[in-house]
Amino acid sequence: MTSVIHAEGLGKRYGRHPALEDCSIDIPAGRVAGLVGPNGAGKSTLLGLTCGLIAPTSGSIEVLGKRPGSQLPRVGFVAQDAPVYRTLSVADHLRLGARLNRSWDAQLAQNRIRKLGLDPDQKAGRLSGGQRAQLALTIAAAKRAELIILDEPVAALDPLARHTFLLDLSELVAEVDVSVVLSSHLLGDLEQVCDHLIVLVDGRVRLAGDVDDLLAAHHETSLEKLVLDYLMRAEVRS
Ligand SMILES: Nc1ncnc2c1ncn2[C@@H]1O[C@H](COP(=O)(O)OP(=O)(O)OP(=O)(O)O)[C@@H](O)[C@H]1O
Repeated sequence: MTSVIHAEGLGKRYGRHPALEDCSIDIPAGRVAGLVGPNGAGKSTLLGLTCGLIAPTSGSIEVLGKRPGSQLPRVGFVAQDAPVYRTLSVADHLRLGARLNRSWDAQLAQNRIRKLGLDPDQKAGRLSGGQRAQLALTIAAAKRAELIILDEPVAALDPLARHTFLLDLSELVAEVDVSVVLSSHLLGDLEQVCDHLIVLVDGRVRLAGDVDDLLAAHHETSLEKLVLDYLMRAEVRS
């Protein structure tokens, strides 16, 4: 089975402060992997290492079998708050995407914009938070990335917009052959879409694996309950 992300003993320190420690994970291709953990757990740090935006201080990480950052055309990254060019229109974003990406799928982009009901002439700065997230996801999808990484894509959205975004993400994954890693501090959100889970607390991986395997191994039916029980037991032991 091929891995989209494989890390061994991965660590990152900012000065003396360890943001990530001894992180070993293996995310198989084809999964929607949820990276969950409280504020400051190290989620953005792990995603930054995955995209090659920052370098590890220990251990190793491979993305799509190669060094992070060497695979940019194959990886779509949507940073926190779904950054877009505020003065450019939705259509401008698609034109820019087409110019910057050799494998750009114009049909996929057009279809998504139509289905989402986005006005191509609308300036991105005037889109709602949910619409901006949808536009950013559309760009990552249309470049036909093999791996899409979303850093807290729904954190700033209201519950309905969160639900709509995650539903759309599920539909996209069913339509296109893509692996996804998304982070959130809300487990309930991830339960809606993820079939693989990584729980980070205080910079360490506490739980990782395919959701069905985790539930079976712990005789649980609810992911949220499994993780909360696990974290509470870990807290008592420490
Ligand atoms: N550039 C930086 N310089 C110094 N410390 C940093 C830097 N970036 C992150 N940290 C620290 O590393 C730890 C992990 O931060 P990180 O942003 O990876 O966590 P997170 O799980 O993404 O948090 P959040 O959910 O709040 O976004 C935190 O203690 C944070 O303060």
